[in-house]
Parts: sequence; C-alpha cells; structure tokens
Amino acid sequence: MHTEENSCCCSFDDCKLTTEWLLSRTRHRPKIAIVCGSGLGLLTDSVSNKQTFRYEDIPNFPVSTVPGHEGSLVFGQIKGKSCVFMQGRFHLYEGYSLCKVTFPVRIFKLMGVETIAVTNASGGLCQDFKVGDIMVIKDHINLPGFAGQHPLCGPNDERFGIRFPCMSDAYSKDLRKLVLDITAELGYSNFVHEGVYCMVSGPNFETIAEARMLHILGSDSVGMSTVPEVTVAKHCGLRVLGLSLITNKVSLDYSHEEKVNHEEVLQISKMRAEMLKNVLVTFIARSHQVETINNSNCIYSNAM
Ligand SMILES: O=P(O)(O)O[C@@H]1C[C@H](O)[C@@H](CO)O1
Ligand code: HPA
Repeated sequence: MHTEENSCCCSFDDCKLTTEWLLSRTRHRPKIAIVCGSGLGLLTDSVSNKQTFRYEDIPNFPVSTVPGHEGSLVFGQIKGKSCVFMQGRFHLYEGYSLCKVTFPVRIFKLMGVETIAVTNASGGLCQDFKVGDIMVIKDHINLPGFAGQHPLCGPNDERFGIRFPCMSDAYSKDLRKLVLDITAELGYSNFVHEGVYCMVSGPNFETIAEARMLHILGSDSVGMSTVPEVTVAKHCGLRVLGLSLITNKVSLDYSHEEKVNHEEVLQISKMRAEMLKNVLVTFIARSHQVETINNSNCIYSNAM
C-alpha cells in the first residue's frame, strides 16, 4: 500500500539537490557512469584527474555497508573521456528501499550521463560457464519485482520517465556488440558469453532447489543487484551495458560439496578485475562509436 511513510524518499527535488551539490564541487561532466560490483572497486585504477567523494559526505546518498564496496563516487577521465564510477553499490538486503538503491542512477541522469555500465559478481547457473568468465548481460529476470519489490512502484514522476516503460531492450544491443568486439580484440572470447542474469534479494545464497528453479526459468547467472539500477536507468532513458563476473559455480546437485561464500566472491572478483578493467577502458574510449539513443522516455533532457 502506498502511504506517506513508505512514499518515495528520493523525490525529484532530492535528486536535484544532490546533483547540484556534486556539480558545484566538480568540474567533471561525465557522459558515462560505471557501477562497480563486489570486489570490483579496482576498476577505477586507470582513472586520471581523479576527484573522490565519500558517500557519507554527499547529501541524500546512502552509505555502503558490504565488504568489497568502498563507498566512494569517483570522477575522472579515461582516455580523455569524462566518467564517474560508483565504487560500491547498494543492495536491497542492506535494508535500503529500491528507491534508495537506485538513487545514484537518477543523479547520473540529471548530471548529463548518457550511458551506464553496470558490473556485478554473480553465480554461474549455465553449466558451460567457468569461474572467472565474463557474462555480457543480454536480459534479466526481476524476481523481487514479481513480488512487488520494484524501484518504480509508487507515484511515477514523468520528469524521469513514463509510467509503463518497455524493458524488452533494457541492455543496448549496440553496446553489447561493441563489448563483444572489444573482448574478441583483447583475445578474451574464450571466456566471454552472453546470458540472462536473475536477481534474487539475498542475502543468503541459493538453496539447490532454488538454483534448479532459476536455471529452468532460463537464468544463466544469479546475483543480488543490478536489475533495479538497470530498470531505473532504462526508465530515464540511459543506454545500459551490463557485465557480470562469474565468481562461483552455483550448485544444482545435492552431491556437490563446495559451499559458496562472500570471501570467495571477493577473491575471484579481485583476481579478474584487471581483465574487466581492460574491457571497460576500451569500452569507454569507444562508446561514442555507438549512436546516442533518442531519449523518448525522459523529459528532463539535460544536465543542470
Ligand atoms: O554488488 P554485487 O552484485 O556485485 O554483489 C554480489 C551479490 C552480493 O552482494 C555479494 C555476494 O557475495 O556479491
Ligand atoms: N548467488 C547470488 N549472488 C551471488 C552469487 C551467487 O551464487 N555469487 C555472487 N553473487
């Protein structure tokens, strides 16, 4: 039920205030935003002219509570392109509403960002995937959304986007093609796949029966993030790229003895972050090759 109490804590005015706060403190005007998944904060290593804001210092921003999520917004340049990195994201299981979880995406939109690259760590359900592989997300299943945990529930603010956004093309086909070309050029093709990501709320990892169900439903990997951010990004007309690092194989078999844990997820992420960074650096340098979309969803058209 929608009441004042559970109404959106991130109104357009809240977003505007945060955006103006940031724009008045940085000269960077990024067109690309990158969300770093668990253990993937190292993706900012190649950024020059860095300017970092701790989340706790930014008005209205949530703070990171999960190990492997540093909690900083990093502005800078990669190959001359202005970008902004979320070094650490927010999750439903931390107790944040999905409105808070996705708040930074709307800030990026209001700052003038056009493309968002969302990364995550996930468990591989597809039996062909190996630990350390990269999955280019081609589609997702919003499992919490089926149960009403959805970032767009509540009054719709048309300044961000339309009431009933289409999600059949949430992950830009052109950006996916660009990344597949880049990974081929880098010689990574053997461990890069396209696939479907399924979001669960977490924080527990899946039971065997749940994992089997997700696999039958068509999920190639499972994780606890990304989908709300992508949904809000698509709602406000951002171009989306999603990259998932397969940090563990999800067990579909009761005889499987290995037990997944967050430390292992972080360890694999850190091991493979360099590879993902090479992909993203080239992607940032070349993303202008893909035409900017005609943003028909969002009437708030430019940075302030
Ligand atoms: O932020 P992401 O989706 O990369 O984090 C994954 C999902 C959980 O937060 C955590 C489990 O180890 O990693
Ligand atoms: N399940 C859910 N989330 C995850 C996993 C997993 O196996 N690995 C990393 N994030």
